[in-house]
Amino acid sequence: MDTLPHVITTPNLTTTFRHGLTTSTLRYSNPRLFRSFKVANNFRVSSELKSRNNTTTIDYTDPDWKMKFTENFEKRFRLPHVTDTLPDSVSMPSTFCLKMRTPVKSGVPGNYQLDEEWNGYINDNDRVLLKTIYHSSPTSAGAECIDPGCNWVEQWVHRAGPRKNIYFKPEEVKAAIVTCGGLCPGLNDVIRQIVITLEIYGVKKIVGIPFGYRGFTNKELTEVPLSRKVVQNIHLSGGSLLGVSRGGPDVSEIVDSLEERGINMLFVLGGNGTHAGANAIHNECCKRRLKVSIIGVPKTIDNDILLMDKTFGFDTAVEEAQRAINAAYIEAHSAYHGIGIVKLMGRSSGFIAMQSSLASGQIDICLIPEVPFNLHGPHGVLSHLKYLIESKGSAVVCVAEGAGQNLLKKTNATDASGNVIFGDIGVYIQQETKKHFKEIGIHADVKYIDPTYMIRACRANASDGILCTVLGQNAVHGAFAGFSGITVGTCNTHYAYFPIPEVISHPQLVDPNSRMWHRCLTSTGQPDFD
Ligand SMILES: Nc1ncnc2c1ncn2[C@@H]1O[C@H](COP(=O)(O)OP(=O)(O)O)[C@@H](O)[C@H]1O
Ligand SMILES: O=P(O)(O)OC[C@H]1O[C@](O)(COP(=O)(O)O)[C@@H](O)[C@@H]1O
Ligand SMILES: [Mg+2]
Repeated sequence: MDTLPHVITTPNLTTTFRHGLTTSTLRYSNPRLFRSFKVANNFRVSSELKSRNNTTTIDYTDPDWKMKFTENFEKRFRLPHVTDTLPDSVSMPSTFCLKMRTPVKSGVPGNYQLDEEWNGYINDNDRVLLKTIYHSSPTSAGAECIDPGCNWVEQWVHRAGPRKNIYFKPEEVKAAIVTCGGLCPGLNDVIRQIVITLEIYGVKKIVGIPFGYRGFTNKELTEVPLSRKVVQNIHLSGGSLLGVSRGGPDVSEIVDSLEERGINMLFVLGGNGTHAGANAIHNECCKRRLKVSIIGVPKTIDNDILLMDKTFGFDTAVEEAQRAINAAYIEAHSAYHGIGIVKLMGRSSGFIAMQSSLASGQIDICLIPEVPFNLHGPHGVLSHLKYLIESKGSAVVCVAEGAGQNLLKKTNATDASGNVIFGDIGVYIQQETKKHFKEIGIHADVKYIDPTYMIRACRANASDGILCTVLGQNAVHGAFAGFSGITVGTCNTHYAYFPIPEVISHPQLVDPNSRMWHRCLTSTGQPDFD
């Protein structure tokens, strides 16, 4: 490989990272999704490999291991299709036209004229490259290696978008949309775009299932008829037009309800729990040999879904968090020995805390679930706070909700979906900080801000608005293409379809050995608290 010009050529240059962890345990806070595994610092085995329990099956001394890995990868990332269980399903030319004319009859959707000449569809063999960095060594920052030599192996996933042939006749489609889990900026934008795109294909029966999976079985809740007219302006406000909920009925009850209602396309907007549900619904539909397409759209401000550049709502959350951080900074800066503490979301993953800290440039200490820390002791957070107060007069701490849970008493309580309810690390740090400064006889004015629900409830910003729009459109294209049990996301700025199990086998986490975390540490100037 050619080298870049350099003022000095230094052979054998080695760098030691202060912040690298030797091992870390990754886990879901929801026992229903629980998977735990170790990641070694020196040789980070690709998480996809781990999640499929096949690390032990690859013999790297086999000269054909790369070919075998690739074959296995292709099998894993193959998209489930309605023809898998119903091989007699026939396709027809798409009714989604890339070059449209004004509908012949005004106000009637589905009367778009096809232009046979135009060829702008996605070929089923189109692929997107999953990893774009060639790591020359397992010790390179953030290296995700497949084998101990960190060899380059291409990993391709399926490109999202409209196909030339479709497996559902629009006039026979009854499509439903459901939003589950917690709120997230952009839910309405995705609902809107799904409805608009369905109408362009010519679908007339579109409904919303109210309040998450519960809406399927709760007799008091009725389907919400959806059309372009209904959804036209819903993206202008946050929340979900359809409502959300946690918990709910069994998968078999949901599939019974799909059958009763005649729903053959289901768009499921939610996080890891919702996707686990969507995949189970897909499997049950296959078992019953139903021609139903189940398509997920990942929704989580925590950004904890695997393999994707980011999930919708995340950018907006980071942007909105700036207001809380700035308030904490102003309060701390204006007080005598002021200390501001901001708690941001992030059950298992510290992406919001990390990116918000980086964006603000006002954070002195960023604490995330992936990086253990001590509060007390000579290298603890409190001792660094004392140093900051003495050296610069004020300090601001940003802590992710899932950080430092080992320091708190476990309650074993769970929410309706089975997610572990965490202790409040923000309040704990506030109390311990007050206590500590009192004990050492130094004045400290401690202010605590928890903006959680203000961040979640706002409407999507412009970049999330675009992301939601493209995800919503691609979800519909995926359903018409006949796929089921898949989800859609961005991958190196391109849009791709993934089989659901591949993106939820464990939560996506901040890699403490990644350049991004190191950049955050460079920006805050914080030391190790371990
Ligand atoms: N393993 C699972 N299998 C089936 N359904 C699940 C599973 N985990 C969660 N769900 C359902 O998915 C919905 C949303 O899950 P939750 O964890 O609250 O939010 P999120 O999808 O944002 O992670 C709930 O209705 C819950 O009952
Ligand atoms: O108060 P709620 O609704 O249980 O939500 C709290 C949770 O929602 C989140 O913001 C997002 O979680 P989900 O993706 O599971 O909806 C978490 O960061 C947080 O723990
Ligand atoms: Mg979740």
